[in-house]
Amino acid sequence: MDSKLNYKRIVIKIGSSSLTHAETGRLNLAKMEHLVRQLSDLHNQGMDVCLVSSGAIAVGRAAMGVKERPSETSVKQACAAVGQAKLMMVYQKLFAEYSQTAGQILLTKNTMVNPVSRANAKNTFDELFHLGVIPVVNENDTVSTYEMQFGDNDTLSALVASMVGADLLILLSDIDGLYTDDPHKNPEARLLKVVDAIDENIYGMAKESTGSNVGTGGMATKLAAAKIATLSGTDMIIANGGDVRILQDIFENDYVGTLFTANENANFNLANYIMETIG
Ligand SMILES: Nc1ncnc2c1ncn2[C@@H]1O[C@H](COP(=O)(O)OP(=O)(O)O)[C@@H](O)[C@H]1O
Ligand SMILES: N[C@@H](CCC(=O)OP(=O)(O)O)C(=O)O
Repeated sequence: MDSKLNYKRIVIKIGSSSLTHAETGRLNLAKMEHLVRQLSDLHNQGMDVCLVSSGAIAVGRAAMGVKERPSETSVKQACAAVGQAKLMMVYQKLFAEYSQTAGQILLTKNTMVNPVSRANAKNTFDELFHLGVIPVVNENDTVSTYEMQFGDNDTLSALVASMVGADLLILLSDIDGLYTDDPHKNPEARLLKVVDAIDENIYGMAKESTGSNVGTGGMATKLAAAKIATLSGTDMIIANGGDVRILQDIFENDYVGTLFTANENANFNLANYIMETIG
């Protein structure tokens, strides 16, 4: 691999808007096929690969003809129950085509908050990596109630990256990276290529607005993720998942996106963070 980057364990998060067709909300199978191929190739290069995939609610909505974005928890949960199974069915099929084994891990806030559950989840990840399996992670939306919900997979993917000691977290989004302002609202907004410190100025750039009918959190949750990742010693990149071949470009260090550099000196304690912020 002709790369300046030397990552051994990576977590990649893909959002609902990148996995589904905007017009119908149904799965973009060609995109998933490309994604799985890229991940399989990274795995074949010797990296531990973990995918955090959103899309359960969006795919369930499309399958059941729920046109409006649901606000009621029970409707979201029902959509997720249908959509998650469909998502995994497609992932299993595609990974099998590339001779890879995928496993499903569904996490809740409770899993992260409870030290015993968290240790169990970590052991499962470690064992899956050891066995050469690619974990496919999502929030367990069908049982996460409003009060105990991450709600966005950006934060979840950063907590997973921290828990498994990943060197790199990649958030594939519907946008190239962090701009100085929401580019859908401000045409003057500029893309930032590298962020070494996530300060008030940076937080002020990220708006919660999302660019799609299926995304959650906008840029604000991506910055929350960047904070967790970088304090955990994990680099984080936001890149556009419009063409997932960008993953290859990232490892060849030739991509457009925003890199948040790991803070190697930080003494981040995942357990404390969880108790203070989400517990
Ligand atoms: N400063 C910013 N830079 C880039 N995007 C921003 C910013 N502030 C808000 N956004 C919005 O965040 C959206 C990406 O978040 P989201 O819709 O949750 O995507 P995803 O489903 O890919 O996770 C962008 O489409 C954009 O409209
Ligand atoms: N867990 C939810 C996704 C939540 C979420 O973060 O969505 P997104 O903003 O599309 O990454 C689902 O699978 O539908």
